Amino acid sequence: MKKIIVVDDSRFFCALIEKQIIEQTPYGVVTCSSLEEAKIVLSRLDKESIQACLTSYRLRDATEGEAIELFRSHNIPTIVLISDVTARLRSRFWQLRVIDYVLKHDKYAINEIINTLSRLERNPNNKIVIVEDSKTSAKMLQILLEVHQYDVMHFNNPKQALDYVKYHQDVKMVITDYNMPEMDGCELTRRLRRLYSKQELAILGMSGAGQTIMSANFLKHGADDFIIKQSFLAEEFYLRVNSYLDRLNTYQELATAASYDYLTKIPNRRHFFEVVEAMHEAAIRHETPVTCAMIDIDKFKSVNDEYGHSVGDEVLRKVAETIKSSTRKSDVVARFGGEEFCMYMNGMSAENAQPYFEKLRQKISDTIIHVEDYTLQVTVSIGLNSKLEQDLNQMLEKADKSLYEAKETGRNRVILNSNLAEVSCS
Ligand SMILES: Nc1nc2c(ncn2[C@@H]2O[C@H](COP(=O)(O)OP(=O)(O)OP(=O)(O)O)[C@@H](O)[C@H]2O)c(=O)[nH]1
Repeated sequence: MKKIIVVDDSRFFCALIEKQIIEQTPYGVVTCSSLEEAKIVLSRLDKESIQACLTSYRLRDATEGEAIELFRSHNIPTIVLISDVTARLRSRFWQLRVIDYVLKHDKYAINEIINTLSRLERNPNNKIVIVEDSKTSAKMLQILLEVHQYDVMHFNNPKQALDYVKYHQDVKMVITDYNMPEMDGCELTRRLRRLYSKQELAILGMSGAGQTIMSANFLKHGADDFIIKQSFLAEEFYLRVNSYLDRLNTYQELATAASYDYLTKIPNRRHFFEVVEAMHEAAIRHETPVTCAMIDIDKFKSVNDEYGHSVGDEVLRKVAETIKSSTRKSDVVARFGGEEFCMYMNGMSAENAQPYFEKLRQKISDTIIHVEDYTLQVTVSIGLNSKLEQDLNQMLEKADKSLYEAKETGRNRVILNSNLAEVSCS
């Protein structure tokens, strides 16, 4: 587990922040009350295991921010705690390339610290592309962004940048200069906006001082914001970049919540239809074999009644995991509600469906589920339809009828409706 080092001479503050970090982040905490103690801790810890450091500017044995210098000299991401900040201190912090400073007595200080630590955890997955033909300016931006652990790519050619963004879904932001060879920054912005909405990609335009019209030009072409190269403050830059990426992450979390089942983390019914309708149309056009499957856990009510709802939830997660682990990328699996799952198997014929689902049924019934102090096993009934039909809903309804038959004829079995033949009995 990665650690956060907290350095403050108030034991009370250290205990308070340690509790919050442990409760709200995946990190462990090491606390120190002085610079001397911090030096000892640093000499003992593997540097790779340190995620970040949170240090007071003033400590009993280090009144001029020496602890910040110590951590930065080891290249450890550092957040500074301070009672009051002056312009001189601000500029020193950014020269030392700290992540941020937090006003200690602000009532939102702890929230701010937790948000900054969460961002640090997320930022390596947030790729930022810099498009800039000046090496010095690109290098400066890259250093600023890498302090916050962003994954940064630099291009001096806008066409190459455009191609890169097209094929890398993890790019969350493009920061582009205006004057560049082959294509200017506004044109690049326009082309990117044709491909990605503001919920998918943030774009910051950039140009030299004295080009007052440029800000409006970039915004008009679809940029979210604009910065003047030589004169922006590091603090302002971070606030802008972080706020756009926070917004993007929130959109993405909402989109995931709307499409995925919160309990099992597999797609929900709505997402199933969004994806499968287009697949089904293509299957009809090309006469590709398709199998639809409805899977239902047997006597699941008795699991809840006997062991409790939280055990029932764990059983649902485990069954979903087993189903998911047996699928290919081209298969779609979803939780249809309650203890029922649905699968759309593109390219699977009736002959292949029978052994595949028989194996899955067996795998689920063989899985031993350990939850709380219990050990239990469940079985599933599976209804299949492999007759390609124009109407997707009709295909699913027939699979549901097969499921009904599987339940009626004893459960823990697979029924294929094309010939209503039972292929497996427990
Ligand atoms: N723990 C838990 N239970 C759920 C969830 N959704 C639905 N259930 C329960 O699933 C049970 C389904 O019960 P029934 O429809 O009677 O079916 P069954 O007991 O599985 O019996 P058969 O399907 O006939 O084999 C109900 O008790 C629901 O409360 C959930 O998200 N978590």
